[in-house]
Amino acid sequence: MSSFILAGAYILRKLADITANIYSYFFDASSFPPQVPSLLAGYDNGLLYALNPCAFLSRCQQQYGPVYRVSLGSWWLVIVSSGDVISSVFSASSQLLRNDIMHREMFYVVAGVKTNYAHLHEVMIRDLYPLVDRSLSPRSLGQTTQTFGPMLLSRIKNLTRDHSKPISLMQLTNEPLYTATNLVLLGSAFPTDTYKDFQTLNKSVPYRFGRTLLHYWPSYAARMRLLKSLRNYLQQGEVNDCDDKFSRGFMEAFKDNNIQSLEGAQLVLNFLWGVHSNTMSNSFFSLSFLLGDPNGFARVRAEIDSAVKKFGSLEALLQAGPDELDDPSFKLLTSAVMETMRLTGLHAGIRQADCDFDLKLKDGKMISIKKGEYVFGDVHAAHMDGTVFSDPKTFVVDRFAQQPYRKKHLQTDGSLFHSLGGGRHACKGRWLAVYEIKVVLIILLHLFDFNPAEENSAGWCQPRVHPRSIGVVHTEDDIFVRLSPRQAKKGL
Ligand code: HEM
Repeated sequence: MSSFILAGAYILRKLADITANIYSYFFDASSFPPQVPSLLAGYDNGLLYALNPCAFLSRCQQQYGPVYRVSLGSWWLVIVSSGDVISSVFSASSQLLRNDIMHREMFYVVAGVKTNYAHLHEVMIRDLYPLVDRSLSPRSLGQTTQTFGPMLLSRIKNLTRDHSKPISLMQLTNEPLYTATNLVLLGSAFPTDTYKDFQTLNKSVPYRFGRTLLHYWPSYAARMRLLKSLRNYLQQGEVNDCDDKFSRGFMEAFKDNNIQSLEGAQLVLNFLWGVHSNTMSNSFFSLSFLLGDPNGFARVRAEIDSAVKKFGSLEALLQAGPDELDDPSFKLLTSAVMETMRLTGLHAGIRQADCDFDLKLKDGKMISIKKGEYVFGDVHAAHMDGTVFSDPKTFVVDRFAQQPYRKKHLQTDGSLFHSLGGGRHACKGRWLAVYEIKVVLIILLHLFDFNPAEENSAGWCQPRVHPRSIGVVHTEDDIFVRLSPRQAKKGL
């Protein structure tokens, strides 16, 4: 069966290459941006894109350069894949380029919203975004995440009690993170038994976006169970009983806007996906990349061990908030997290033009965008530009550790790094995401040695990238590891 699939994939890839070669004869190199040729009114390109978006974009970028126009059936897209142009898209006014097209798609694909979208969207932008912005800003993040570190430690300890069996790296880097984050953001009434359903739904999202889901039922059933748990959670959590500031804000927004329980659950599910999907993927890849780079792993661990020593114990370090972790003594660890984000960032800046206009670029060139066209930032291609990032395909643990450390600034500031968006719509959860992944790595690297689960394995294989990944790279494979506690006295 698997050889049949592999042969099928090989034939499709070859067909795509042949098609691309034929099309290059029809290519008009004089227009700017150049247009990807099509023989079937864009539906041929649409099919190739649907089969493997990452490969399609990468082939087009190699053939047509950093900015090109492509029709995917009835959709016209301007794809931008140079760092400068992506920055121009991020800073374009929302009167010219609307950023809500992805919101509608996410409401539908993730939470199954089919009616009343406009009202839910308005509540999300008007009431929930400012709350997220306020609570997760560098200034108040410490308040919001006060118990996160100890809670994460306790969840990791629960999961790793039995060292005789191999453990999934995905589960190890994701489940405790999912649970601890939900408890700190949404309070102790949050249903903690929802991880498996969340992952089932999360894995189906790329297929749902492409409307090519073969195994529809498991993720549909997982979504229904999630919505049921979230409805119960919302019904229990009366506004006045809720002592947690962040979840109280949610409850109040729902009450003020007369949001009924199913719609409230859909809003929370949509929010959970925004919080977890990219963060969990980056948490998994951060550790995978480190395991594949023994020297980088040893250097990051040495940095963590020396910080633990400085704080007196791991527990004391975990009591410290994001502000204390935003410190030069975690320079290498932070760089490892940002480098993972550089390598896993795929797309951002997906917008739709509300009118005809010229997008001004830094070099004085203009891209004329027509009303209704989509603009699409190919962040991956920009991050693979060897003139900006040397040896761009390699995980370089200290790539971002070289520049002078500035508190309350991302270590990537000043470089053409786009994984967390930019301009007026920069990621509102970026400080939380960076802090959380750092804490996951602090705990795991300080407590455990990692060995491949396969007895005779020569080393660590990097997980394959899922070809339909969207937003950030998703993995096609899990990695299984055997953990051994570094010191028995750490109580594991
Ligand atoms: C590694 C983890 C994360 C990555 C890579 C990531 C990436 C991004 C990117 C690229 C954007 C900009 C999209 C665009 O302009 O097209 C964005 C926006 C956003 N992110 Fe994140 N994100 C992460 C974690 C989080 C978390 C933990 C939250 C928590 C609530 C969050 C909330 C948001 C929100 C609300 C926006 C929309 C901002 C706006 O439109 O004004 N993100 N994120």
